[in-house]
Amino acid sequence: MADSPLVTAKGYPPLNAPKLVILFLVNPKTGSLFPKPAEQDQPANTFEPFLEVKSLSVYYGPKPALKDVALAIPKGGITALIGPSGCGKTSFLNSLNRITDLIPGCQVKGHVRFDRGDVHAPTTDLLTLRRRIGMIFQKPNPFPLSIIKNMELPLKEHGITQRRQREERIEKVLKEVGLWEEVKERLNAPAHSLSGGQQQRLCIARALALQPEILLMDEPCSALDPLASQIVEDQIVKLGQQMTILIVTHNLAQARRIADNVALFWVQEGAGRLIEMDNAAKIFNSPKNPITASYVSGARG
Ligand SMILES: Nc1ncnc2c1ncn2[C@@H]1O[C@H](COP(=O)(O)OP(=O)(O)OP(=O)(O)O)[C@@H](O)[C@H]1O
Repeated sequence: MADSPLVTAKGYPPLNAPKLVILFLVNPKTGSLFPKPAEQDQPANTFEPFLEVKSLSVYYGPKPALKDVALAIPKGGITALIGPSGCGKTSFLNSLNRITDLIPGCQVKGHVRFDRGDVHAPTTDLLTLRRRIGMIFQKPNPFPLSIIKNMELPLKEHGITQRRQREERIEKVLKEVGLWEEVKERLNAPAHSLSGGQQQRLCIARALALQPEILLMDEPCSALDPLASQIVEDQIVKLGQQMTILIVTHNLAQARRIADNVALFWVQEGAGRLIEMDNAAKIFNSPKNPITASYVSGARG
């Protein structure tokens, strides 16, 4: 099943498949897939983009670190950003909710369009933007406060004044990341007393409490041991069924397992560039670009 170009690495039809094709492809009772129809060869990115990037370049000085990126992200599902070290994956991710504003000397040119608004317009409200487009970093970064304060602070900052409403939301998202049973008796303990994997799930819960529409994840499993990494990966897959996730990963096996769509970045002429983006099965089984083919086969990178 996973070899069909109409099926993603997770066995779902790609997000860019037209709705009718999805309806006829999946038998709702068995979940099995019918033989692929002729629409398979339609170009990628024919969907209505949820997030659209045009002519995006990121500079840390006079020379661009990332140059002229154009891509469109569909609503829902997981898009993995892959490529060798230094090709601009993190810079790209950071530009989507303007974390780049916080990096001294960093300059972004081009357009990021989200929900009909221009993310980089001077009038964009950053608090709202970062609530709607949340971020999870490589290293878990809980505040040096209790578990409960980690969860409460952002909610208070975003105007959730009713204690009961906060408590309900906190319990719900801690359950969503599978942490509630592990922490419900010790909510006042320091967040740093949790294991690395638990801290990362706390950070995911903290972001989820603000009900983001997009979650940006920068190698969220790479600082975790294999068991914790597996637990977090399972959470990411579940979340990808409810929301839009962009995840940077160096782990190609992970990208194969979890991604609906994959974008490969590469340094060319001194700057990171987008080489190819498509549904995961196409990137891994029949990529168009020879750089992608050699990277996913392990021959380069
Ligand atoms: N704050 C910064 N100041 C100066 N240069 C930077 C800064 N951050 C990144 N760069 C440079 O920009 C380029 C792209 O870096 P970036 O971290 O975006 O790549 P990456 O693909 O995410 O790398 P990795 O996989 O190693 O995390 C690199 O050459 C890097 O050295």
